Amino acid sequence: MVNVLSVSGLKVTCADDRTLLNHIALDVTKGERIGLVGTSGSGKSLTAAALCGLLRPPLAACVDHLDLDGSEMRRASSRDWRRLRGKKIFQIFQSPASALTPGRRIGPQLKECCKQVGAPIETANLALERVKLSHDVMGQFPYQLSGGMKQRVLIAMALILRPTILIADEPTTGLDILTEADILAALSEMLDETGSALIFISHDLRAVSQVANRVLVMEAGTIVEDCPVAELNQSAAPAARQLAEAAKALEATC
Ligand SMILES: Nc1ncnc2c1ncn2[C@@H]1O[C@H](COP(=O)(O)OP(=O)(O)OP(=O)(O)O)[C@@H](O)[C@H]1O
Repeated sequence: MVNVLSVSGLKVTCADDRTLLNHIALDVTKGERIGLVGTSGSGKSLTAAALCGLLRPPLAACVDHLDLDGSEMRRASSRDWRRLRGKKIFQIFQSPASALTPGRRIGPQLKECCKQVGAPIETANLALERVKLSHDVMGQFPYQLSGGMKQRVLIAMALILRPTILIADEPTTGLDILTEADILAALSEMLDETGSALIFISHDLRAVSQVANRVLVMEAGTIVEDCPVAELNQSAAPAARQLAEAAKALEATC
């Protein structure tokens, strides 16, 4: 199996020398779908930001090895990262508003993605159709769209960019259960079409098991478990078992 992401010895520190992430090691194979779970503050979003080269001072990252689809990124500059972001690694954020430029209509933002990967401009319309959005959305500003619609626009961007790895950081948080199901279905279809690997960050094990078969559990800035979703309840790591038990208890009350 070809690794599209291989990272070891990732450490993130803060200006006051606090270690926020430590000993992060992770391999992702082509097209693999992984869930990244853990309690609030365990380091999921920081891990995602580090893997996308998006950490900014006062945070600093160092890493023993970071290979992104054949590019060694250990000493990569911001420029190197800008060149690869979108094409090789693309992130869908919890708050889609922060990923879209507020003062720019959706059309130009989608067309920019087309330009970035040399795709014909019509690809933007096709991508909108694939995520069940009308072409009218092209003329609208992000503030005119609902949260679910903005997430669909980001999935449309991923359809255009066809990244090697997609990181989805709690993409359904704050959405109602029907919209959540729609977004997860659109995400799965996008992955089927593009063959992108997925790192899906969520608190919701039910959603994780819908889109991923392998799960990583984080606790206090490190990965404490890496196993198939179905085996989480037998984990030697208490944090992993607690998550599985909490999810089961929640299911029983529904
Ligand atoms: N810019 C920052 N400066 C200092 N500390 C930070 C910064 N960003 C995050 N942290 C700290 O790093 C730790 C991990 O944060 P992170 O956002 O990765 O958690 P998370 O697991 O994604 O949480 P949640 O599930 O609530 O989104 C937390 O203790 C957080 O306070």
